[in-house]
Amino acid sequence: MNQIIKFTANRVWRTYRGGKLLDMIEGKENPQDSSFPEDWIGSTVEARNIGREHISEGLAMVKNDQGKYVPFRQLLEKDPQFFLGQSGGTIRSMNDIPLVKYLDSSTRLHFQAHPTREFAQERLNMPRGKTEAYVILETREDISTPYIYAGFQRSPSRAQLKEWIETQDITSIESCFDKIPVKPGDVFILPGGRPHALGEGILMLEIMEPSDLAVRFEFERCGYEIPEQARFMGKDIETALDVFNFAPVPSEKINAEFRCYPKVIAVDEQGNKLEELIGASETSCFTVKRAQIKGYFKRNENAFFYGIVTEGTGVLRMGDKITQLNRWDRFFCPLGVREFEYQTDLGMSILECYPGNS
Ligand SMILES: O=P(O)(O)OC[C@H]1O[C@@H](O)[C@@H](O)[C@@H](O)[C@@H]1O
Repeated sequence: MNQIIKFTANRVWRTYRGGKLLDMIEGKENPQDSSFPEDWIGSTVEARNIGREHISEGLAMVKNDQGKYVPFRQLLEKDPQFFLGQSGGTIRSMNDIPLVKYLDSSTRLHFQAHPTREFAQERLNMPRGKTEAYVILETREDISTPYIYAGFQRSPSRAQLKEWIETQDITSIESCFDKIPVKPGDVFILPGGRPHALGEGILMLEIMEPSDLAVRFEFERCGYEIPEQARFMGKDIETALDVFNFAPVPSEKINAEFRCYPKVIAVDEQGNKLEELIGASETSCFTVKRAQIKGYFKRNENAFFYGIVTEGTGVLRMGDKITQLNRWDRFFCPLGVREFEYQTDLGMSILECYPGNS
């Protein structure tokens, strides 16, 4: 298999509700919110859902050359040199593949914080933490001011937070945050350690380090109680508190800390544009670009990426091989492809998610 790999939906159970828009994208007859608010795109990561260990969730399945469904990661493992390529003289591993998701919330998510890579390696014996980024795609019409919470604007002391978590004083926890309004097109980076909660009514593309590690410090949302084992990654509360970055991010510093501003990499005379949304100055964990195509756009890339069509339709050409691309389609472009072209009649916008530089 030496071509572009397209993915089908890969819905994953979560502790919060949403997913109606994902049902619509999949063309389901009766779209509705459920406990499957996320679609893990070409995922090589298994979800950690306490109480559902008997179900394998998260890993994306693709058809191999014999027409049999196999985990996508199994396909990659067959020829990592072609699919993933090298970084610093060594072949990239599964740990270098970002986890990319559609996330569609109908309720505010519970408060959580993810470990940094250092914390994951030093304290959890895991290769990756969960620095994550959000590209806002749509917000629901019935939500007047969609928002996220990110970082403490008014940091509690460690002892104070511990007490609020133990007593589940959510009013006090919430009072540490300001609502950060979001709209389609906004991009945010949320480094490991930063407490956060995503608001209701947001469809986003989420890009993160390949792990499913979370400290969930709000135990009940909309009638669902998070089991004890799932709250602090199976550790005690002191370990969970060690995950937090308590440094305050006052409201006037929110943009500098979390918001990412697109940088134009290339524009041509047809009006095609390539931008970097998230790059090395924001994180070393992954890179995100946006290709806005007006006609015929020749591309040359030296790394693998996940492509997500967020607007319009068109095709991706590799020599004489043509892949049709419709809105919301998602695909994987192996490093071995290197040269390809996008083509569209009416315009097309593609988010490209690459590995980072570490
Ligand atoms: O339902 P749980 O597993 O707590 O996760 C809820 C979701 O929270 C968000 O903030 C992101 O971190 C997602 O990647 C994650 O899947």
